[in-house]
Amino acid sequence: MSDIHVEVHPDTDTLVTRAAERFVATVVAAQKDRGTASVVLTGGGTGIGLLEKVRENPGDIDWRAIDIYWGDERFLPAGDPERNDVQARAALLDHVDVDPDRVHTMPVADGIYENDPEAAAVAYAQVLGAHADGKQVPVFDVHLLGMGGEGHVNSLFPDTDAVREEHRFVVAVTDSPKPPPVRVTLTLPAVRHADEVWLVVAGDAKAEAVAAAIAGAPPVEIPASGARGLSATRWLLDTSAASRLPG
Ligand SMILES: O=C1O[C@H](COP(=O)(O)O)[C@@H](O)[C@H](O)[C@H]1O
Repeated sequence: MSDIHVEVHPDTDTLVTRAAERFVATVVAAQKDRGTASVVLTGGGTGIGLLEKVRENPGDIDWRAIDIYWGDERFLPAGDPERNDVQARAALLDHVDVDPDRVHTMPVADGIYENDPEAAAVAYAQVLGAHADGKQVPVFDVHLLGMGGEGHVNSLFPDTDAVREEHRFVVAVTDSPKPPPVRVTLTLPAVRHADEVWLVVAGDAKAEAVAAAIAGAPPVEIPASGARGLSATRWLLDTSAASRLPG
């Protein structure tokens, strides 16, 4: 399994600024090497904050040469302000020249999968497979993750079927403890297809789960613990989120 790297920043603004700089550098390097990049976005405070910082300083990213996926989505109607894709568009994607065919949003609740999150999850798994060079999931350059205070990542909450999933790459969640209850999420096996996984986490409320995850808690108890990249797993923290780490 890849090494775990921990980076601690003095405050949340510095954290998302540095994470955004790393994101830009990683995407640019992938585009230089292979002519293309592939990233998975996340919702939540730090996930969207990072995108706002990328908008301010996009560096040399070629926006026409990047595939954009989501790690999870709140299964709500198109345009709902609580959807992660709506927030990502407002923060960044509406302001840069992305190729719309390469922005792979998760299905909406008022479209062809109306009231059927399971079918939506199957459809998104097919989207992943269609861009995976004969495999089932692309090798993402970076999978961004936020983390909830109880250790959830994407919509993988502790002690749920979704976090226990070992075979499927995308599943529906119909009883999320954090509203809204119905969601679609990449599973831990899908997250582990990323070259690098970054957990961008801020605040005291997350400190205990950060320490438990880095110490190797069982993923069923602390889902973040199971989020590992192929080459690297990076915990990008502010001092509050890092406050329970030993030493
Ligand atoms: O519900 C969600 O929560 C997590 C963490 O959000 P945060 O605001 O506590 O950082 C987020 O990463 C996930 O995408 C989202 O759907």
